[in-house]
Amino acid sequence: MFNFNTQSKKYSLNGEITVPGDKSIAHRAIMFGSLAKGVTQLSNFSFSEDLATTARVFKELGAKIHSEPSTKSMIIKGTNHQFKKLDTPLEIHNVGELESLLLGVLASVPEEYIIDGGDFLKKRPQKNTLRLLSEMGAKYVPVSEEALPLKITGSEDLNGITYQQEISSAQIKSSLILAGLYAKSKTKIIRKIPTRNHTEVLANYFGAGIDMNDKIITIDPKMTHLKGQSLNIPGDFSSASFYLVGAMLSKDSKITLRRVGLNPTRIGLLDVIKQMGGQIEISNRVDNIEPYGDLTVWNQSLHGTTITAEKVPSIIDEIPLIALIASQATGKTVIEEVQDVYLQNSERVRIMRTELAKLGIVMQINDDSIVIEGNQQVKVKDDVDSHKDHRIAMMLVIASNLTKTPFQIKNIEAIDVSYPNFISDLKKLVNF
Ligand SMILES: O=C(O)C1=C[C@@H](OP(=O)(O)O)[C@@H](O)[C@H](O)C1
Ligand SMILES: C=C(OP(=O)(O)O)C(=O)O
Repeated sequence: MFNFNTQSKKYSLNGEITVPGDKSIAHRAIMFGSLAKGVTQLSNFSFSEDLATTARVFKELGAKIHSEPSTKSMIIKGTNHQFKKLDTPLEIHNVGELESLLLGVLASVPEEYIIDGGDFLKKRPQKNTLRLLSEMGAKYVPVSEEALPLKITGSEDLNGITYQQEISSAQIKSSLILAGLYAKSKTKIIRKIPTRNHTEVLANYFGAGIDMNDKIITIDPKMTHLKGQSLNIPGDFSSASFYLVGAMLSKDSKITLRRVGLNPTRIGLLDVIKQMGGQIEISNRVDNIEPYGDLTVWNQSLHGTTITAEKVPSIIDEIPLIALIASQATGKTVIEEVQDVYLQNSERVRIMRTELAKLGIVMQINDDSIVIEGNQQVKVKDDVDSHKDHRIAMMLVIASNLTKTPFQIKNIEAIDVSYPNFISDLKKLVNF
């Protein structure tokens, strides 16, 4: 049980902060570093639970990984795509990103691996990813309904395939790319709506040949020559978003978030805030392999908006925060065509609705949209629960400043999954 605001007073957020390195980029950097030949050096690496799991899994597979949490760095000696045979299952806990991407990596390794994980993943079927990887030539045995635990046997003879995206999911796309890097022929992915492109960008940085034109991603395995690289990981936009929304909603606030990743496929929340009538200043922009810059944000009144399907993948992890901010704006906000979100993140959407309702905030889930009315008064009816979802836990901490009535948050430790220092960083900005 946790109560961030024990003072029964509202606070403002002021000052500046540097958020931890991006989780999504770091997962991929570990994987490419492990697949590559030679040494990879990662800096601004954030040591969260999810990333510790990915690092351990790739160590078990044979990469030599040395972590230095005090300097936020990691050194990886790659395997040159020669992974170890294992007698024990790879335990991936509830790391969804790891599951999909690991399946893609193992699809080209001609050994049998068992992957096991936690309760969330045991309930999240991977049928789309597994169907596509089987089409390429990998074999898998689902123990129950294509969810974990799974047995996968890869092949050195994978066929490239053409996949017309049915679901706008970065995880499914990334899994195919990782398998496609080591297939016999080209793999083509015909896009639906663009999703985060960290896999493509990093693959090419490490020495792959992925062509990304407007509509088609083409992976040419003949061009795959992955070599160790140095990478400074930009700040995690999704982690920064909690402070960004906190400052928007809290009177007399003004904060600057330094070195935040600004990959256009990730920052849909900035467009949503603009659509809602808000402003955010971007300064010190650096257009690196992955762009980054500083964000300055202050308390502003916003109005409701309609978020169309093309925007949804770029706000995927910020939907809990968008629900919160929309409930405090004037007028209605609609997030349209969210079927893909329901498919990949159904549990999270349901938990959001249940927990926000305990604070008196109504969120409507329809067949193909999420609707949040504005001007909702926060009235605490009960203590809330993150249900072990890190993004819900942090959203609920931000929500606690919308009321003077203290409430407890159960399962707050879920924040360790992505951002173990979230509370101590937030305290640096808080002014009572
Ligand atoms: O590829 C990734 O790293 C991720 C993709 C997203 O899921 P989708 O597969 O729904 O795009 C997102 O929700 C998740 O946090 C991380
Ligand atoms: C959904 C997320 O990740 P995963 O898919 O790894 O659970 C997330 O980080 O918000």
